[in-house]
Amino acid sequence: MNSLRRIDYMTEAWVTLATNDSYAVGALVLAHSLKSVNSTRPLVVMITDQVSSAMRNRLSEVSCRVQEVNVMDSQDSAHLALLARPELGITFTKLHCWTLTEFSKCVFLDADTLVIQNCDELFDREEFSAAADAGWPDCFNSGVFVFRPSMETYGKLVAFAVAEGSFDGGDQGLLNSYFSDWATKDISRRLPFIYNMTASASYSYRPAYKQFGKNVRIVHFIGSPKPWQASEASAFQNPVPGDHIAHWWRIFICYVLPYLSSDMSATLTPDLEIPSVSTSDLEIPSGSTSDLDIASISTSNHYSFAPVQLSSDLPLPSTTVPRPSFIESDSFASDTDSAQPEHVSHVNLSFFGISLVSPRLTGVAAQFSQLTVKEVPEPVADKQDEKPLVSSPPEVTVEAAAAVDSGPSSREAWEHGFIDYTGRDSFDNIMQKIKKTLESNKKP
Ligand SMILES: O=c1ccn([C@@H]2O[C@H](COP(=O)(O)OP(=O)(O)O[C@H]3O[C@H](CO)[C@@H](O)[C@H](O)[C@H]3O)[C@@H](O)[C@H]2O)c(=O)[nH]1
Ligand SMILES: [Mn+2]
Repeated sequence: MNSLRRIDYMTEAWVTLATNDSYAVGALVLAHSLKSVNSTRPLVVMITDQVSSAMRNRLSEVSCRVQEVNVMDSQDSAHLALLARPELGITFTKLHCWTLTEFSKCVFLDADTLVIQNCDELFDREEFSAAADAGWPDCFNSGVFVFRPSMETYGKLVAFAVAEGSFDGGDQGLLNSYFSDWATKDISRRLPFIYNMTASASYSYRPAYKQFGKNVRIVHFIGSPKPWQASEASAFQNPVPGDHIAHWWRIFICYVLPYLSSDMSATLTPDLEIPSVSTSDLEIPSGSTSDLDIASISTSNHYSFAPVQLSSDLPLPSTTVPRPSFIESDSFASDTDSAQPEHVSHVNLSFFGISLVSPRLTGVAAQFSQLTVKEVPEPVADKQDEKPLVSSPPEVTVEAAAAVDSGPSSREAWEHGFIDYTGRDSFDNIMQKIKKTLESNKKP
C-alpha cells in the first residue's frame, strides 16, 4: 500500500444502507460506533422511501448525507429461499452506492456492523476489497467492502444483475459473480477477517478468537436476529458471545434510544412495557452540568439521562463512546486506567421499567464518568412535532448498595477489565436478570 497516498478526507466516505426504520436503528448505532473510534471519514446513509421522516432526521444528525435511493429488488425468491432469508432481495438496493460519484473512494458497511476500533486504513485499499465469508471463504462477505463510485461500474452491475441474477438472491451472490477474480487476482483485495468478523466466528473457532479477537476492528451481526430485534434477545444466549452484542446495546441505550420517538416504527421489543412517568417525577441532580460526572452524584440521588425531554442544563453524553473494555490492547491503557468512582459499587440502570443490576452495567455507568459534553441537542421546541417514544427517559440510579449480587471480588474484576464473558458476566446471565426483574415487577 502506498503510504504517500494523498488522503482526501473530503472525498472519501463510509456508506451504509437502511431501507426501513428497523435497519436505520442499526445505521444509527453504526454511526455512533464510527464516531467513537474517531474516524476521519464521514458517513453517507442511503435510505429508501420507507424510512420515516423522524428517522431521517436522526440519521442526518449522525451522517454527512442521507441519500434517498430507489428500491431495487432481486425478486429472486427461489435463491433467497436457499438462504432462508426472503427479505434479502432488497439488498440489491446496495448497488446504488456506486452512484455516489462525488466521492472518490468509499467503504460500504452493512447496517448490522459495528466498528469497535479505528480502521480508516481501509481507505488505502482499492476496489474491490472485501473479507472472506466465514461460510464459504472462497467468496467474500458483502457486508464490508471498499469500492470506487462510478456510474460506469453501476451500469455494468445492474446489467449483470438483469442478465445473470444472483446465486443467493441477494447482493452478495451478485457481487461475488461480478468481482469473480477477488479470491485469486490480488491478495491485497482480500481484507483480513478482523475487518468483517462475523460474530459466529468467535465460537466456531474459539482458540483463534482468543488469539486474535483483540485485533478485531469491525463486527458483523450476520443472519438473524439482529441486535435490535430485542424481543429475540434470548437468541443471543451462548454460544454467541455477549460482549459485542453488549457493546452494540451500550451505544444503543446511551446514544440512540433517548432520541427515538414514537413515529419511528423501530422494532423495539414488544415484551417491554413502557411505563408512563412524567419528567417531573424524576429527581435530577443539581449543580454543575457541563461534565457528566457520576462520582459527584450522591448515593441517594438519581441521574436522569433524558436529552430529548430536558434540554436546558442537563448534561449530555458526548458522541465519544469509550472503547469496549474487552479490547486488551496497550494503546487503550489510558481508557482502562482512569479511576472508577469508588463509591459506585452498585448500579441500577432502569429503562422501560426494567431494572438491571449487574457488573456489566456498573461498567456502563463508570463509562459515563469519562464522558464530557461535546454536542448540544436541538432545543425541545424543535422536536415538538415528535412525540417521545418513552415518556420516561432511561434512568440511571447510583447506589452504594450493600448487596452487590455478584460480590465485591467479581465487581473489582469487572472494573479492572477482567470480564468473564462466557460465565458470570455473560449476556445470557444479564438476560436472566432482566427476566427475573420483569417477573418480580409483575407480582403485585
Ligand atoms: O430489509 C432490509 C434488508 C437489508 N438492508 C440492508 O442490507 C444489508 C444486508 O442485509 P443483512 O440483513 O445485513 O444481511 P446479512 O445477514 O448480513 O447477510 C448476508 O447476505 C446479504 C445478502 O446477500 C448481504 O447483503 C450481506 O452483506 C451478507 O452478510 C443490511 O445490513 C442493511 O444495510 C436493509 O436496509 N433493509
Ligand atoms: Mn449484514
